[in-house]
Amino acid sequence: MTDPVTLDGEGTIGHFDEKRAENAVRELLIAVGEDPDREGLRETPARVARAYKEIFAGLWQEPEDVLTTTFDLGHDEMVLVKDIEVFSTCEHHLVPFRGVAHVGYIPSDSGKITGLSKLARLVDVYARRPQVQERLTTQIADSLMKILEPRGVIVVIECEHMCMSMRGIRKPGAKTLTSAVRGQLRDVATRAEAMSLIMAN
Ligand SMILES: Nc1nc2c(ncn2[C@@H]2O[C@H](COP(=O)(O)OP(=O)(O)OP(=O)(O)O)[C@@H](O)[C@H]2O)c(=O)[nH]1
Ligand SMILES: [Zn+2]
Repeated sequence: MTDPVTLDGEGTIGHFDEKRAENAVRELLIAVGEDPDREGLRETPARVARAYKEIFAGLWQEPEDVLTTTFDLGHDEMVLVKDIEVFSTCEHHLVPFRGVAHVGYIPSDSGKITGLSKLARLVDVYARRPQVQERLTTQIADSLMKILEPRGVIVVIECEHMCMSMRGIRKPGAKTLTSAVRGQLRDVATRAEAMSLIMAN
């Protein structure tokens, strides 16, 4: 049986098999040589299942669920929200990557814009899925293009990947930067303006 997932009272969406996740975590604990029945671990499979339900909640959301509020303000200059905290999960190792996203767009001729918080919510929709940073970046850009029909979009993401810090190559502090630019933001001057805003303190 699966439970419906409800996210902060904001729409809905889909199913997460908590029991199956719990069983899998129990198996994993046995596989690594632990005793899942010892005192400290007894509640862990259920706890981890609940944590994954939250961490992967974006699998059950679509961008349209969060880009709900749009206004026609007639504002046709660039809007940029920078330093949006990102917590995501690397789909190769299922460990976190974290950092910041900068999301900007130039509204459509009619000036169709969205609430600023909705840009951060959009980042979360895609970050709360098993991800690679490149896909996270392009999904945010493409969904904004589709829904707001802006003249241009820029998304820049800077993250540290725990799979490179705590294991494997073990290079803590290395940052990965990815960008996606669409429409008018591909123009050299416009892109340079956006980048200078992103880089400014
Ligand atoms: N392009 C890209 N690569 C990623 C991302 N997250 C993790 N990786 C890389 O995915 C690759 C997986 O490589 P594999 O050789 O299959 O796995 P591995 O043996 O665990 O690799 P190492 O991490 O080098 O030990 C690694 O090079 C990771 O650094 C991401 O968001 N984007
Ligand atoms: Zn990884």
